[in-house]
Amino acid sequence: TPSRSLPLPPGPKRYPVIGSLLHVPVDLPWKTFHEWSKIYGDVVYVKIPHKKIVVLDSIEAVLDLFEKRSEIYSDRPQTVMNELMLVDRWCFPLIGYSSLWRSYRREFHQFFNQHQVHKYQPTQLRGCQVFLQRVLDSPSQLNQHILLLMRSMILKIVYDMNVTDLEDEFLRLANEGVEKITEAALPGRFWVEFAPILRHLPSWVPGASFKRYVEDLNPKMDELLDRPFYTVKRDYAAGTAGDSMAATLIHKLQSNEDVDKSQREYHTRNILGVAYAAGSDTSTAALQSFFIAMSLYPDIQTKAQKELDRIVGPGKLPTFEDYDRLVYIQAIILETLRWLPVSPLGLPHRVTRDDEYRGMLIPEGTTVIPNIWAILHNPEDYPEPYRFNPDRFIKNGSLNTSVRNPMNIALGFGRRICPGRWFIHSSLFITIASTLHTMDIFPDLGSDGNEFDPFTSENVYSGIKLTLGALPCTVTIRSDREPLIRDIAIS
Ligand code: HEM
Repeated sequence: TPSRSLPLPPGPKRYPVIGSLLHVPVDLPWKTFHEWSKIYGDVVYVKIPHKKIVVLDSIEAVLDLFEKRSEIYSDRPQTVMNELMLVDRWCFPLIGYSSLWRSYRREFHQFFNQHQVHKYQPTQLRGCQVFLQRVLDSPSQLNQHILLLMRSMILKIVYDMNVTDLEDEFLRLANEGVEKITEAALPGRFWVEFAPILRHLPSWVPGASFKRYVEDLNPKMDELLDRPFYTVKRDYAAGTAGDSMAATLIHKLQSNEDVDKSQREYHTRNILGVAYAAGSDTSTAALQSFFIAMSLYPDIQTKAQKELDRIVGPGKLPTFEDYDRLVYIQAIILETLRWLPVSPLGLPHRVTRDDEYRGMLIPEGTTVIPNIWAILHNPEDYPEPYRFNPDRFIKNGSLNTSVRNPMNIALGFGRRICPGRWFIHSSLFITIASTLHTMDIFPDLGSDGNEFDPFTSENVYSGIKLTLGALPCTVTIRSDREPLIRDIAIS
C-alpha cells in the first residue's frame, strides 16, 4: 500500500470555479479542467468540500489507471440522490463495482456484444427506411424524426414496442424519467450532496426540494420499468409476444427453477430499462453531431456522396453489406464521435483503495474523471482538432490504424467501457450512409446571418452531455433519390 505521506496530485489551491461547479448549468467544465492541466499537468486534484476528485487529461494517464489498474478503478462514486432515487439498485451504469453490477453487466453484454448486434440489423435498417420516408414527407421536422428514430429503434429491440409518434405517452414518461436522473447527477443541483444530514428532513421543510423530487420520480420510474416489462410478460404467456430482448429474458425466467423468482424478475426488468435509459439520448446526440458537421462541411458531404454513388450506386439504398467498402463513411463515424463528443467527461470512476501513480497518492474513494473532450481534441493525435476532417483516419484508401481510434475514447474505458459500443456503431453506420445517399444537408443561418458554431454556441451542452434542443440545419431529399424512398414497402 502506498504511503499516505506521498503528495496528492497538484491542483488549484483556491477553487476559481467552485461557483460554477455548484450551480446548474455547469459551464463546460472540461474546458476549465483542461486549462488547469496546462498549469498542473495531466493528473489534477480538485478539492471540493466532502469530495476528492482527480481529473485525467491525457490518454496515457487514462490507460494507465482505468485499463492497466482496472481492478481498482472500476467503481462509481455514490451520491445521496442516487441512493434516494434507488438508481443504485436498478441502474447498473451507476452501481458500484460489485457482484450486483457484474451480474447486470454480464446479462446486458449477452445482447449487445459484437457477435450479437448483427441480429438487430433488420430493425436498424427498417428504422432508417421509416426515417427517410418521414424526412421526405416533412423535412422541416428533421430533429423530431431523429429523436423518434433512435428512441423507437431501441424500444423495438428491447420490447418489440412499435412507437410511431414522439407524443406517445410511454415515450414522454420515459424521457422525463431519464432527464430527471441526469439532472440529479449534476454537481450542486441538490444541496443534500454537500450536507448529507439534510436527507433526514421531512419533505415539507423548505429546502427539502430533493425529497419532493424523489417522491415524484420514484413511482414514475417504477411504472416506467414495470409497464413494458409486464406487457411483454403477459403477451409471452398468451403466446403472442414478438421477438425481443424482453421475450428472451422472460423465456429464460420461466425455464429457470430459481428459488427467488421475484428477485430475478426485478433484475430482468431493470436490465431492459437500462438499454433505453443509456442508449436513446446518447445515440440521438451522436446523430445530431453528424448533421451539424455535414451542414458545416459541404465538401465532405459531397465526397461521401461520391463514395456512396460509386459503391452503392444511385439505384438502391445502402445496406450493411456495403460496410466494408464504405471507408469514407467509416471515417465519418469516427470523426463524428471525436469532433463533438456526446459525453465529454464520460462517467466518473472511483478508486477503491489508495494508489500511487507517478509518485503521487490517489486516495481511496477519489472520484476519477477522464477528460474525454481534451483527449479527443489533443492536437498531437488529431492535428487541427476543431476541424471536422474524416481524412485524418484514412491512408491509401483504408482506415489508418496508427491514428488513435475515437471509439476507444469516446465510449469510456476499462471494465466500465460502454457495452453499447458495437450497437451504436452499426446504428450510426446505417443511418449516416442512408442519409448521405438520399439527402443534402445545409446550415440554418442564425438571425445574425452567421453559421452555427458548436464550439461557441451556449446551447450545445447541458450539464455534462450533448443536448441540442433544436438542430440548426435543413435537409432536402436529392431529387433522383425520391423514388427510392417512395418505393420502400413498409409493412
Ligand atoms: C454515441 C453513443 C454513446 C456514447 C457516446 C456512450 C458513451 C458511454 C460512456 C462514456 C460510458 C461510461 C464508460 C466509463 O465508465 O468509462 C458509457 C456507459 C454505458 N453505456 Fe454508453 N454510450 C453510447 C451509446 C450507448 C448505447 C446505444 C447503449 C445501449 C444499447 C449504451 C449503454 C451503456 C451502458 C449500459 C453503460 C454503463 C456501463 C457500466 O457502467 O458498466 N450506451 N457509455
